[in-house]
Amino acid sequence: MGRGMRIWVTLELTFADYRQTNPEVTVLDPPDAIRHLYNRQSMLQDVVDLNLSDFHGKVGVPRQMVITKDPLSIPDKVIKAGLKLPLVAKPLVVDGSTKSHELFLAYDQFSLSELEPPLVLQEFVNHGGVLFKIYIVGDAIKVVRRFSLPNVSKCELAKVAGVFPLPRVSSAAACADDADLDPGIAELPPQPLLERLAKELRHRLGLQLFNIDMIREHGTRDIFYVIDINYFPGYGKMPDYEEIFTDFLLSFVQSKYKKRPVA
Ligand SMILES: Nc1ncnc2c1ncn2[C@@H]1O[C@H](COP(=O)(O)OP(=O)(O)OP(=O)(O)O)[C@@H](O)[C@H]1O
Ligand SMILES: [Mg+2]
Repeated sequence: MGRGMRIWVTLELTFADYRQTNPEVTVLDPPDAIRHLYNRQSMLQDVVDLNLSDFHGKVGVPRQMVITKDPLSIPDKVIKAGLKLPLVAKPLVVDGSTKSHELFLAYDQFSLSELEPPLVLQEFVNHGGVLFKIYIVGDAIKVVRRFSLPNVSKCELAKVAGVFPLPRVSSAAACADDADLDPGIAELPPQPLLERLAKELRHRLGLQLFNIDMIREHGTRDIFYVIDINYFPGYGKMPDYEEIFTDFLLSFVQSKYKKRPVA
């Protein structure tokens, strides 16, 4: 057993012990469910399984493949899988390190051999440079617009070759809510679709506190892609978070109190 594994087991036991000795403590989100989001393939699988294709729009995930080893084999694998360029290369595991957020945009499949697996290769979806961050806190949903990456034109794709590091747009980008944007790009996703997506994902992921990064395919009104799901994101950027969080915690206390047997 490796060192990392030993530490993990110790933490798990400590957590299990803690739960046993402190049954009165409420666990909002279990560690196993949180861990499911640390892998960029498993994090999006629930969106695929959900198959939300005709409910005030369509929600999917960009076509992607996982490369676990052998960088020299990437060009061949990409061609065989029929993935369309450009591709975003993302480290498979998101562990909070800076490296796990170092993304690359590849304009041709051959240059991908320069990258280090394990990776997810995901089709880049043009979305007009705006991303929707959907914050979920139990039943509550808040969506905000953020600036994202600009479209890649066919002409640019034909002219450029190579892999280029992506800037960390989401942490740097300002909120795009007040910007003078094309209404077709800026229009928020329909509320019923967001509610359905949030409810289903809460249920399937077994989590209450997370956010979903979603983009609208450029030139469409209702084709959306989930590109990222983060556990316990920076809620400071969510409007009205103080009230929403207080209500969420209070509702927990109340439901616990109601469930308590009468002495
Ligand atoms: N498939 C895609 N098509 C278009 N743009 C994408 C795609 N995947 C990622 N992006 C862009 O790259 C950014 C970062 O991607 P992602 O959220 O998956 O990685 P991350 O490591 O979680 O980065 P961050 O922590 O900055 O959110 C997105 O906010 C979006 O602007
Ligand atoms: Mg992200």
